[in-house]
Amino acid sequence: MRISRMIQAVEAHAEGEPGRVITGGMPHLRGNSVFAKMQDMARNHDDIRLQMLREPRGNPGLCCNAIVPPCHPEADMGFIIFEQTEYPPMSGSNTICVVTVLLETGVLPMIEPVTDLTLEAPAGLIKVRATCQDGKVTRVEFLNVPAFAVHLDAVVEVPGLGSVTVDVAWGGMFFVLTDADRIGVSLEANNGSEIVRISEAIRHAAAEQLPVRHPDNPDITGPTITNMYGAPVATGTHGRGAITISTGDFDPARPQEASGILDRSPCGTGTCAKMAVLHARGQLGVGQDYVNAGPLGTTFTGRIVETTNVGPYPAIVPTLSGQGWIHGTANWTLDPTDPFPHGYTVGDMW
Ligand SMILES: O=C(O)[C@H]1NCC[C@@H]1O
Repeated sequence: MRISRMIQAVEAHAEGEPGRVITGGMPHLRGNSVFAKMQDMARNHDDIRLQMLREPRGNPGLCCNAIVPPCHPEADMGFIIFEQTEYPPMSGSNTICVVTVLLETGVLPMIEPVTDLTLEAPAGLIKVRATCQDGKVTRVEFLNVPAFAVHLDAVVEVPGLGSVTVDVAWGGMFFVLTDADRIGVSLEANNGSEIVRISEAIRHAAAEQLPVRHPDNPDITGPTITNMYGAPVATGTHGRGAITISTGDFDPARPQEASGILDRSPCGTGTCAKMAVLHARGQLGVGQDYVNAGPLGTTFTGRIVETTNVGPYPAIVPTLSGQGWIHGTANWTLDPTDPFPHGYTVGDMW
């Protein structure tokens, strides 16, 4: 065996959404914030993201995280999130996977029954409270970055669909939100390929017609991801959503070939974006729980802790909670003669 790179990873999922966590083998990243380190990664080490997420080491449904030294003096650890087409500034399922791995593998000390820690995500500091029992993290609750709506009931023209009413909101990523009932799409998991195809067409139209930029960080633009939501179906839940994560470029000439995949979890940042929209419409108040279900029927619970402002936008400060589970460990290697150092994608599943 010949090895030109070896990466140690712990495989985990949060309420069904896989989030590989790299615990060793990363190069030194330059920058005086985790956001700057993420930019260094994107510019100079993107081959690692591609190796981890594409075949033969990855698959379209996979997210990945790299544990990195934090820069902020209050942070216990930093992490960079990799997804198939972007480096999200923040992610709920990935935060839960990272916390579960850090505490259950002893990278950071676990204190039972409650461990408090602070992570530095690219989007900023994230305060975390993990409930722990018998060496297991049984719940991760974190205080997300402020979430806000940028557009409410905006209309975009989508080829093949016509005029579609959408909201655009930030919950740690910039989402386009659409009401599934309003456009006649079933949110059942077995309708995933239709949800993905329509969501990608809407995302592409919104990115062109409603481009957005974060007021505090002009390098964060969007929208990059979609949240098709619907009325709750399970007792004890307040809503459900199907989040489509892009897995490739969208070609408007071939919308039927749109490639994306449903978030297997209810999506933490998507839940927070939805809560910001509900709050902006006067439909969700401070202190109220919002239990959101995903395609597997698993849930994340959000709650608005307080309100604030981000640039010109009224915003909410939400908490989000859910659980993660470790399901493997791996040493991923690269042979110097491997013809696919960036992995590969094939159109049958990408
Ligand atoms: O929970 C979340 O926020 C996310 N899950 C995968 C896509 C998003 O980053």
